[in-house]
Amino acid sequence: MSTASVNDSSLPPVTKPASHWLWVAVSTPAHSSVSEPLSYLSDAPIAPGTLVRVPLGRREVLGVVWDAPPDGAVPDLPEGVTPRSIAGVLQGVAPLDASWRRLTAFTARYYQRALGEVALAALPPQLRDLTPEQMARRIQRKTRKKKDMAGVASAAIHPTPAPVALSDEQRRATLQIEAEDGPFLLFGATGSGKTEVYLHSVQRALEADPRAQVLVMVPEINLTPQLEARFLERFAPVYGDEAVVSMHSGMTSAQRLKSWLAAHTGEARIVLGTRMAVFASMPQLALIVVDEEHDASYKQQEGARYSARDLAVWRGREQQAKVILGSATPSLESWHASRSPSTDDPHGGRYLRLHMPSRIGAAELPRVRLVDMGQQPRGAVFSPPLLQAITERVERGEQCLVLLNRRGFAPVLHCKDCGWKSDCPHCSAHQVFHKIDRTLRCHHCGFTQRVPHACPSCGNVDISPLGRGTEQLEEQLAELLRNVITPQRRAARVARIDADTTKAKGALEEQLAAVHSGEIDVLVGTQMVAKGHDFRRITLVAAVQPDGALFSSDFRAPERLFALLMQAAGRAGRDADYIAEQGGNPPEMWIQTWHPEHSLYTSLRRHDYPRFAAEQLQERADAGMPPFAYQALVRADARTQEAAQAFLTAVSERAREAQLPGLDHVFLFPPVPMAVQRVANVERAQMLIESAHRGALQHFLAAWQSVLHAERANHKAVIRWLVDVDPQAI
Ligand SMILES: Nc1ncnc2c1ncn2[C@@H]1O[C@H](COP(=O)(O)OP(=O)(O)OP(=O)(O)O)[C@@H](O)[C@H]1O
Ligand SMILES: [Zn+2]
Repeated sequence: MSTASVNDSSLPPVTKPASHWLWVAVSTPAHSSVSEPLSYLSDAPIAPGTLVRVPLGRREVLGVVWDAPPDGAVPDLPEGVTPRSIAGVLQGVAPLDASWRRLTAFTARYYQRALGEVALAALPPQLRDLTPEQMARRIQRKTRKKKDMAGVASAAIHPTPAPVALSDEQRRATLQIEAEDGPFLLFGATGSGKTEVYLHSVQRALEADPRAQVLVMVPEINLTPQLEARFLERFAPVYGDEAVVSMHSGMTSAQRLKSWLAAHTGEARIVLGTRMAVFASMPQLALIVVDEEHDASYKQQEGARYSARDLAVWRGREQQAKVILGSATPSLESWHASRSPSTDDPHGGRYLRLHMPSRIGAAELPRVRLVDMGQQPRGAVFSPPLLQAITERVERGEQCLVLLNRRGFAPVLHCKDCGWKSDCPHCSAHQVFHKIDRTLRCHHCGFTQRVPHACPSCGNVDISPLGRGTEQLEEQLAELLRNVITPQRRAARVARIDADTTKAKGALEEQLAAVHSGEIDVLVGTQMVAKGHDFRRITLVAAVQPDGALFSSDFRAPERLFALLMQAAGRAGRDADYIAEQGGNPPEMWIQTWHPEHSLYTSLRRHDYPRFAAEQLQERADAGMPPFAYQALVRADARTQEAAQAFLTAVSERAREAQLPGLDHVFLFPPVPMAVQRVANVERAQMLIESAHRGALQHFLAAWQSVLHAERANHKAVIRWLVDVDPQAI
């Protein structure tokens, strides 16, 4: 029996023949059909959850010892396969507990991925790369530092902040959270002080049990520093700086490992993070908060395509932790799940809805003004009344936010003579014109070229931009406001925040600081600036071209548009005292539209999310769409569209031939090209699978996995396939 090479001299030499079977989750290469833990031998029994190094092919990799299968202790190895021994144990790291193993196992099962892949991806990358000695040194250093710090009372460093007096609505919400089990949907207007409710509930959870841990999730990395500051201010004086850690992909591997270990050992009482944090090992988890729960960023878009929000609810139930989902514009799924009981629906939803309709202080929600673009001068980007309103605000020293969800200067360049357009040679998409460095860039594959001097097709030198993006908007607005003077007797300043201006580390923080300090008068930006930020001096928000999403083929587009506009409106007029100082001009949200009569805008004008949601849910119920049905997508990528579709057709035929379980309750749509059909020279097709029953869909998908793997061998032109359960974009 061969023992794989162990490069850790601190491990005891193997003297007795290894005699205990272990099931170890390891990350097998993508698309191998191995989805269960692999079996290894060990000379001693090892507890499930223990981190081990094991040989895999010619490599040695990290693995997690898994629970033995119920059906016996001796694996059924294929003929000719010699069992191998584990290489070593990662000393000093306590085993991952059963609830963490159940969470990752559920994720793998539900999202149709291999267990090892999910389990290993849920661990900090450094854990995979460090040798056992390096790991031991890390842990030693940490414990030494902790001892040195032991005598220092953190309260001496941080003064205890004065307690905040909760508003009536906040108090009512916090009392209900204490009294009931949840899960809770905290439906609170923008600026209603949801964060304070989270802070209060966190405090209660930590006080109730000296070991309790809480997990707080936000959708975007750029919202974590803000949140971290508030949590540190509140909790560091009581529990010390080390009690609050962050977890997101913007951190270095070393930082991530440090946070992960702190959560795993229980030293961290509060973990703040993005979607990945849902997998943090937190043995004493008592509360999970998901802020802006409607946000699409909670859905992972590669590997296991999990929804961190849905997993948070699952995890909360499993680990008996309370769960608070918070939003001013909940996802329709969560809204529906929190409906109250009625005569034909005596049980109602499984979440408890908590309502906070008022803003903090005397602050009011902005007035929504719809500008009918059909009545405005032709070709105007900014309608005269909007421009006038922005000018007046700036002249009074107030700030404005202009929203356009498209970056670059223009979405496409074109030639009026021959009709040439700046198409990406590798994708079925236009290359976007970026004036700042005179490039054409594909936002799908990244392909970048210099702007041609003349039309590549007919030689005409007069090629021009078509449509507009944030870069052009910023330029035009600066031009339009060039003679506007602020109360500080300086010219108005226009700045832009989008993915292009914030690539450098720290750039976003710097730009936001300039807005907060009042250096910027008008901020042009994408959805990046529309949510979460607590701007104090913005009194006008304008959406200049929001109509596109009204007619999208994606049934979730109106939901996303409504949320985006309502969140953007939520950035205006958050500080009642400031508005009063300025003379009491009410804050405003301007919408330039060609469809002012559209029902979505009617709801928006009334800040009436429930009306909007009721309409959308009625449409979805009539059409049998989520949340009244459950969906999955199978996508195939191939060299040609025919090959991609042929694979999808074949796998649905195989499913029918095999009469797979669940098939009776599942509808398989025919394959279609994806909305952006070709990216980086790869053709993409997808197929929708729908069922009225989540269980039937799950059964079917589980049985289908082996069919997909097997059929793949017959389709050499297929590059990859993947399954997306509960897809967010269709
Ligand atoms: N009870 C309170 N007393 C005084 N100020 C408060 C109170 N609660 C919250 N605030 C302040 O009100 C402002 C808005 O609160 P917060 O940012 O939590 O709103 P929100 O509900 O999260 O809004 P959004 O959904 O727009 O992010 C913040 O500046 C916060 O400090
Ligand atoms: Zn491209």
